Amino acid sequence: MGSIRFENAGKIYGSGPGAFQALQNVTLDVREKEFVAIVGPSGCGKTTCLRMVAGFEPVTSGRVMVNGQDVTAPGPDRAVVFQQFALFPWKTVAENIEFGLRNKGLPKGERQSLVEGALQLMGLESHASAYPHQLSGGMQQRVAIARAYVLDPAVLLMDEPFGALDAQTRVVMQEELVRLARVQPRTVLFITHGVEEAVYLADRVAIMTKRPGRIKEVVDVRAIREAEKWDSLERIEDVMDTESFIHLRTHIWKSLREEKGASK
Ligand SMILES: Nc1ncnc2c1ncn2[C@@H]1O[C@H](COP(=O)(O)OP(=O)(O)OP(=O)(O)O)[C@@H](O)[C@H]1O
Repeated sequence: MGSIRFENAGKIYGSGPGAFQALQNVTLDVREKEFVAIVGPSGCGKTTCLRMVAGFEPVTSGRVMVNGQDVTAPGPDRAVVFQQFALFPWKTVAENIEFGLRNKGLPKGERQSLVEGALQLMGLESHASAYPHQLSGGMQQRVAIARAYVLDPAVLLMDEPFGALDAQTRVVMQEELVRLARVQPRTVLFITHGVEEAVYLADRVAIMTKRPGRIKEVVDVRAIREAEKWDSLERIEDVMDTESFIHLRTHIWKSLREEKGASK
């Protein structure tokens, strides 16, 4: 199980004369095992959307639901991967991945085999005993993703997870995440500034308006990805070279540019 529903969700920060409307009537459905990316102008409320699903921020109008239940607080059914890697510096890679499983109360044997599986899945086997400071940024983010995946949450919330990586590492991580998403599909809500990243990774891309944010348009990438057989292309640059990719990317760029123009 893993669905997310925004139903006319609104968010006002603060109250009285200083009140600030960040979101207005956000409506969006993320279906079970679907990967949805949200793009939008800076400050339109993307992170606020994710934080509401995570249970870090309450909605001030409308509803946000996970598996049909209103979100009222953070919970083990939702795992969050942030831009900053947020690993425990005093724990090894394996211990970092194991941490959430301990909280879940799983017995040691089961924890170990899950951690081994996660290390293998993310190509981290030879770094199991390393500490975060001994790893590159890309490796650290791999650990953060492995840690979230191993918990098998109903939904995975990712806020610019590759935003702090250099361009080359970012590409490698995008390819890895696509591979992972195909091998072990999960319900993912992914926030990004990168239009190309969104088109490459997501089944659907939700475009937001400028502040106060609403969903302006939802673009179905999956139908085109499947029709055009992007998954048969190994490298991101080959996918990005296809006419169908360029067409979608340009469409989303134009839509975002309209929003930027509207704020002048
Ligand atoms: N805790 C808060 N209190 C008051 N205002 C806030 C708070 N958090 C966010 N905001 C404001 O709400 C708006 C939306 O913020 P949010 O971070 O959700 O946007 P975003 O689309 O993710 O931004 P960016 O693209 O720049 O990362 C911004 O104008 C921000 O300043």
